[in-house]
Amino acid sequence: MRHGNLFVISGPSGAGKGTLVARLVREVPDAWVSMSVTTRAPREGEVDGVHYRFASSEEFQQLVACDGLLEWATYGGNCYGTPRATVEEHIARGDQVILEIDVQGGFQVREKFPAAHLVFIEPPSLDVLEARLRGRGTESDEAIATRMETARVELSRKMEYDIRLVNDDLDEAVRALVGYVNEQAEKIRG
Ligand SMILES: Nc1ncnc2c1ncn2[C@@H]1O[C@H](COP(=O)(O)OP(=O)(O)OP(=O)(O)O)[C@@H](O)[C@H]1O
Ligand SMILES: Nc1nc2c(ncn2[C@@H]2O[C@H](COP(=O)(O)O)[C@@H](O)[C@H]2O)c(=O)[nH]1
Repeated sequence: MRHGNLFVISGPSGAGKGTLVARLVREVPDAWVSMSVTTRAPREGEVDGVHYRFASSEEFQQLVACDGLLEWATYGGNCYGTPRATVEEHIARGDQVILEIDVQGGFQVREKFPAAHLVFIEPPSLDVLEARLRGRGTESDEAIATRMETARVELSRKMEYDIRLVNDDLDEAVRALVGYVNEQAEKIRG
């Protein structure tokens, strides 16, 4: 059986994980990005089955109860989780499986898959992070304040990750992330 790699892409909300992962999948043909389940309400423009699988709290709890999630966490008062079955299928198929998840989830994945590669995406500074969150325009002032508090906690764990990438110049950060993923993929192929 072929075996792929599992990559966890974590870091504070607004650091640019989604932006980087969207660029990564254009450059790494066997990259596959897991779709998370969340109880968060969709933002304007977000589509169920495209950006997230949006679920009720009851549906989410059923997934937890039947061990359907590889990891899950509560973030900003909502639950987020990674469906287990599709991730396992894509690893077995030999894909480079990408999870874009928070830091709590990242460490749960490491417990279950010690071979997972943990990548921490860092903003150039807290001021830049806040400006990006404000610029994105998806969160209320109160939610931004909560996300900034969480960011401080998440940043305090960055040294526990396998690699840290500062997302300042976007093209440079994409190059570093694509380079890391390709390097790990080569190791398993070789
Ligand atoms: N290198 C960069 N330079 C300037 N702006 C950036 C850069 N990377 C991302 N951004 C912008 O910052 C904002 C946050 O990026 P993004 O949504 O990708 O963050 P995220 O880490 O995925 O957040 P979340 O965890 O909330 O999903 C977006 O408006 C994005 O366009
Ligand atoms: N532990 C998990 N965290 C996840 C998952 N999917 C997304 N996330 C993280 O949640 C926060 C907030 O996301 P947002 O879409 O509301 O901005 C962010 O850090 C995401 O990376 C998941 O399946 N598990």
